[in-house]
Amino acid sequence: MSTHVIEIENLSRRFGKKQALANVSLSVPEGAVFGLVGENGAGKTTLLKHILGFLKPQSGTVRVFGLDPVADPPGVLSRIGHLSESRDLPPWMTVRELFEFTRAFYPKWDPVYAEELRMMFELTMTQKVTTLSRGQLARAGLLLALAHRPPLLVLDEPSSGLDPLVRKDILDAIIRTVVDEGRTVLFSSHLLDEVQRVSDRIAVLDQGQLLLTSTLDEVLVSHYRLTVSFAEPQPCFPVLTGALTWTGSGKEWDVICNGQRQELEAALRELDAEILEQTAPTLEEIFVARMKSAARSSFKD
Ligand SMILES: Nc1ncnc2c1ncn2[C@@H]1O[C@H](COP(=O)(O)OP(=O)(O)OP(=O)(O)O)[C@@H](O)[C@H]1O
Repeated sequence: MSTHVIEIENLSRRFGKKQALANVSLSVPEGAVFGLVGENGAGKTTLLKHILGFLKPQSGTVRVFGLDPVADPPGVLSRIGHLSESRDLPPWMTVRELFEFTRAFYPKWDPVYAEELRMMFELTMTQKVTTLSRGQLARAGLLLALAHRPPLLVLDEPSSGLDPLVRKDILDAIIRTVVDEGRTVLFSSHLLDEVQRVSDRIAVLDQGQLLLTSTLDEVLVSHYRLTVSFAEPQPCFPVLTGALTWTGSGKEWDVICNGQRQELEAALRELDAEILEQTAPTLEEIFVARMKSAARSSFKD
């Protein structure tokens, strides 16, 4: 039986009139690389803040290592390496002081590993935080999150605003840590190609609602793209169960679909349409299709 490091049940959160999270339930199994995706304002940071105990659930429950993060901050935070979205590191410190300062909070700080990471991330001990570039700040923040070898890493947009080379460093560090030591990573990201590259599980948030949570393989296998040709030109694509989004005109259309394969094929045959090709969409294409389909449904409601 797999152990879940994080278990969230029916978590809801409002900020004034804004429903930031609505009845979100998800669990993160031990050893997973879990990618949390969603558009700006979808609720990703709000969800991560509940996991860290920075926000108290207005309704629902959050358990991390079986503990309530609000009731037991030391029990939870000592086992988490956290990279915040704002990378809020004390600007007056040097990198060395930052190491010493952070180390004081974590008895399990590994100085050899910290030095290894410092070399890999090309950080200079004497440099002041205030002079670090955005990329260097992200590397320093990640180093601090990793160096006490926490069983759980929570990273908010670890590669946001970084150049591709730095991004690769960060992702490599994530993968290496997880693969080497079987630890768990939960990270939020806008970069779907990266999420597809490193995650084995994903959750998609849309305006505070959980649109889907599953293994990456299940998501990829359950979605497919059909290129179809109708006998006669179509003024618009017909409404078909399982068809999420479509592009095209006249006789030829490209459709991103979810499940319902046999029904969809039968419906297309009924409409005198031939399936020319079936291909696999990327996670980004699936994400866009799910978002558009969700927006269409909520518009209808
Ligand atoms: N402290 C707060 N006070 C008021 N509204 C808030 C607060 N924190 C978040 N919100 C609102 O809640 C919603 C979700 O915000 P959140 O930061 O969780 O989204 P996000 O998915 O992390 O977005 P981004 O990708 O832009 O970082 C947004 O509409 C945001 O404006």
